[in-house]
Amino acid sequence: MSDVSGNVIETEGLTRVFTGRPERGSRLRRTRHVAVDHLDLTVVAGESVGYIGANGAGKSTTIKMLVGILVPTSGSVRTVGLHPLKERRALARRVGVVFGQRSQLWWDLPVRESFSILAAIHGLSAADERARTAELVEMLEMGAYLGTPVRQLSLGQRMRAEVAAALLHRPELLVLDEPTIGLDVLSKQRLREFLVAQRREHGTTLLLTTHDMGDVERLCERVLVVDHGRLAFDGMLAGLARTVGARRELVLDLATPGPDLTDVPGTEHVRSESDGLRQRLAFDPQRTTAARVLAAVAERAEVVDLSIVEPDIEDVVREIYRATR
Ligand SMILES: Nc1ncnc2c1ncn2[C@@H]1O[C@H](COP(=O)(O)OP(=O)(O)OP(=O)(O)O)[C@@H](O)[C@H]1O
Repeated sequence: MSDVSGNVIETEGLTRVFTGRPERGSRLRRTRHVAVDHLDLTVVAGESVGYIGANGAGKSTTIKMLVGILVPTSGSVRTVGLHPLKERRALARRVGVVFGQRSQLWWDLPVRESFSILAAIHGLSAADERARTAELVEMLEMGAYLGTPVRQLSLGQRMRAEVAAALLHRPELLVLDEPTIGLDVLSKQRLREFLVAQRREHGTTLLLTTHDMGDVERLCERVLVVDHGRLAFDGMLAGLARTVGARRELVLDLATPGPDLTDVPGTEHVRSESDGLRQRLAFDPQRTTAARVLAAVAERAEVVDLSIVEPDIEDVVREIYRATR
């Protein structure tokens, strides 16, 4: 398990500065960029934490320091009670990492063989490897492409294989950097459901960076918002929604053009298109539900189609920045 304090992640004053060399012969000084700035962070066992922020806010840099890929400039970091750089091998046995943009699989080998190599690296017994692989293959529905070389997989298939590879050795902490980037709606949903089940069944601690509010809402109980390398918000998901009023939009296609639906309880009419044939109503999921809104709309007009638009994570982050700067 984690260290004696029960903390899976613990950082104090964690800082990373990038310095750039000026061009040869240039009279410019070295550039200096503080990517992570005195970050104090604690994550306890079993938590699921979303780490969000604008592009360049310092998310990946933090993650890389947590898993020993990048050396901090100053401050301290302990991951599952270990020093990520000095105890990198021990860390690898207890932590799983998925970088959405990078692969830990062997491109020319079938998925099955990548799993076997990783199982050998982690020292799994043959029986354990079989059992664990079978469990992950079933849960992630990978049976149809276990014999396919990784390079031939679709992005959604590959991401499932990446997550399975990271979980083969039953790590207590799973770190995911943009796990659903580029995935279609169904693949995202499958992956999220799997991660929720993984947590429920194995108590795995999750830390993930994402630009997708759906990931945060479905996977994370706690949210950290980082701004220029500093924490701008640390609280529960519900608190985040309260702080920024994360609203959802119900997009309704009506059977006939009609007046703006401005009197539906618990909603605000955002706008109408095509003479009222399509109408957008915003609602606060903490106060009402899409089903209730739909029922109220059905008393006023005939609905032929609908969709729900999630709040945009960039808006949420902007609101947090505005509130805290
Ligand atoms: N190797 C590097 N050398 C120089 N600067 C870097 C390096 N890696 C990151 N940076 C800079 O540090 C800052 C933080 O980058 P980081 O990748 O951690 O951001 P991020 O929050 O993960 O962003 P994104 O959402 O775009 O992935 C950025 O300004 C980036 O340009």
